[in-house]
Amino acid sequence: MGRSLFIQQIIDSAKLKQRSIVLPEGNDERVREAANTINQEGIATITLLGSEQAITEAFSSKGWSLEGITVIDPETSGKLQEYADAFYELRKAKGIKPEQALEAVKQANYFGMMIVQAGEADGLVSGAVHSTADTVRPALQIIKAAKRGATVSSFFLECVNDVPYIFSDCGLVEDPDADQLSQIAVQSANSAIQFGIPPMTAMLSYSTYGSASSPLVEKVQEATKLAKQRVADECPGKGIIVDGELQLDAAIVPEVAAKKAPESPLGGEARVLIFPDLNAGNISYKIVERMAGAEAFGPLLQGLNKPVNDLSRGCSVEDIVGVAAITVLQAF
Ligand SMILES: CC(C)(COP(=O)(O)OP(=O)(O)OC[C@H]1O[C@@H](n2cnc3c(N)ncnc32)[C@H](O)[C@@H]1OP(=O)(O)O)[C@@H](O)C(=O)NCCC(=O)NCCS
Ligand SMILES: CC(=O)OP(=O)(O)O
Repeated sequence: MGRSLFIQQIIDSAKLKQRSIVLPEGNDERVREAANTINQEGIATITLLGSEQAITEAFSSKGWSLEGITVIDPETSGKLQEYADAFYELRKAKGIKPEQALEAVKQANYFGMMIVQAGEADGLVSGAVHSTADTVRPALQIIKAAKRGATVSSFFLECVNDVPYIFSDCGLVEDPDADQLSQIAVQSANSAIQFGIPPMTAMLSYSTYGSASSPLVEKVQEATKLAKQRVADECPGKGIIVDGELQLDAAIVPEVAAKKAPESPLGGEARVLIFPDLNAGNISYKIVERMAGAEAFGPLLQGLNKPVNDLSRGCSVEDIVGVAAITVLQAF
């Protein structure tokens, strides 16, 4: 499948921005191929972590050039002790010992986060091999939430027939309460704006405007109220519209919206879809990707100090290239 116009535009913008990205999973074949594509197309400057010998041999066997790519093996890097000391400082209040800090930064994701934290690269993309928890945990510990006490969440950029949507949260916050769900909605609406997607935000449920009632529905109703208040308090004037609770058809099909929710300001044109929990979000993004053939980029983290993004272990080379370009655009 070729690239959609949407992701090609992101890639073209990334090329103009000239940022550096760490790919910690250089021992994976897809990541190496993505690194080569990113390097050859000039999308970002790449630091690839892994065994120098294995990476050099793999590139040479494919006839690819490593010129422009920095390869670092965390285990033998001269930076190891410096990063261990810095990680120890970050986590000592949590009871970590210096020797545990050293063991931690030998792991590719921790080492890569330390590169970004030190300002030696602009962002990081991992998760082709690591689980989401093993990618996100070091990000939370090292890069940290931009606002103390705020919830970091994730979104997917899902491109369906060349129309981009935001799906959230499909990767991180398992069972958000109403307040967390309202934070996810507002973060996602702002992420939509960043990528030129209309911030028409639907708080999804199995109920539309009280057509069903249960604690599950009440949570989404409460989150909708809180999200509207957050928009008014935190980001007025940005054109963010939040509405709910809505079923998916009432959120994205104007004819159904006209029947089920005729007063909805979204009018069936939602482009930011907020799922009530991680079961719903993760299953939905994969259904649209795998059954409708959509491009799905993410999980993209929102609310961190610096851009770190995750991948599905089922990702393709083009998914990694796309997420790297998105990471470049999120960088300062
Ligand atoms: C991301 C995840 C690993 C965090 O789990 P956790 O058990 O809270 O991790 P930790 O306790 O080690 O948290 C690390 C730190 O981040 C903080 N933290 C955890 N989740 C956070 C969030 N959503 N926002 C902000 N901070 C968060 C913790 O409070 C902790 O802070 P501290 O140690 O500095 O006090 C967990 O939410 C998770 O597993 N989510 C589901 C991932 C998944 O399987 N997705 C499906 C496939 S995409
Ligand atoms: C996002 C996601 O579901 O990740 P994975 O497929 O790696 O579990």
